[in-house]
Amino acid sequence: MITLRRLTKRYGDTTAVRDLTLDVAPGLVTGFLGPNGAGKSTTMRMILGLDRPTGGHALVGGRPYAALRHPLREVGALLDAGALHPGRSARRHLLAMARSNGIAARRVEEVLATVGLEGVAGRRAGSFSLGMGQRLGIAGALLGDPAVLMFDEPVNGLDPDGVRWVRRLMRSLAAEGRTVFVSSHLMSEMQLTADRLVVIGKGRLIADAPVAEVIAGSSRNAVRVRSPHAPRLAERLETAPAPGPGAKVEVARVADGELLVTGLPLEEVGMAAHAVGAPVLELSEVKASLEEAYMELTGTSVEYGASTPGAERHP
Ligand SMILES: Nc1ncnc2c1ncn2[C@@H]1O[C@H](COP(=O)(O)OP(=O)(O)OP(=O)(O)O)[C@@H](O)[C@H]1O
Repeated sequence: MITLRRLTKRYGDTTAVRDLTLDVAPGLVTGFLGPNGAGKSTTMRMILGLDRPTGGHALVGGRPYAALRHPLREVGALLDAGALHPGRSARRHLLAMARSNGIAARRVEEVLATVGLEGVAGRRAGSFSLGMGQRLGIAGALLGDPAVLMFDEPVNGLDPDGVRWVRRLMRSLAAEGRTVFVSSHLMSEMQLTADRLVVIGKGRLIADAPVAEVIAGSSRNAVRVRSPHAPRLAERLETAPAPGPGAKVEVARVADGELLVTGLPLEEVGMAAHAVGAPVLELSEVKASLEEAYMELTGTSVEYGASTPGAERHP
């Protein structure tokens, strides 16, 4: 379990993390999302005791990182895969980490095998490709067999096979009951890997919910209906009572005979078609992607946004 309470970090005038309160639970993969500069790395660094909070606190298994006797046995992390001695072999790098944390040397061979680096363990880490460096970083995180794991952009630089491997590894670590907290900018990957999401923007908490709930909150969820009597059906739907307070029914005529309805469940669209005697040729749900839901959530929190060329001409 990772516990954050009113966690805050200021660098001069910049508030990198602001009043963050949340729990990252065991047995789940929790994705940590947010635009560039949102404060993800700063949060992870504070959890690991690498940055001192300006306010609030971060606990791992109920204790601050500094109070952990054998930190690597309680929390493993991949923050910056490039942060290792380039002249050392992968094996010697891991052996040095093991020795300083009271971890048996045979564990090094186990994690080398887990990440698929046994064959190159004697090579200088400095000669590793980006993907091999990521695997070595992950091996270091797993070394102490910790209950809590944190990965900052673990699939960065990995080929599709490597990305799948990381996804399966995260899932299996969570299935073993560990706490897995992973940051990423790859929404499609997070949709496949994570159970829950924590989304921050400009240092503030924007969402802390199961992936399905985050996606369900998107206005891009809709019902597609095709009917030769689409105009009649559209009229009926537009005058339908909204399903709840604050909800709004919107009907878009996307093609001849095809409507996209937001704000009403599929069953009610079907019943409306029946009520006006409109034959239904298609009735289906259009699900938002996590990327769409994420873009809506973080739209106003993007710190380093670029304008889209031609956006004014083609709104
Ligand atoms: N050591 C530092 N000194 C001053 N400002 C810092 C420092 N570290 C981070 N910041 C600032 O804090 C904010 C949050 O940065 P952080 O690296 O935590 O964001 P992030 O969400 O990890 O971004 P990215 O997705 O780009 O990695 C940014 O505005 C950044 O410029």
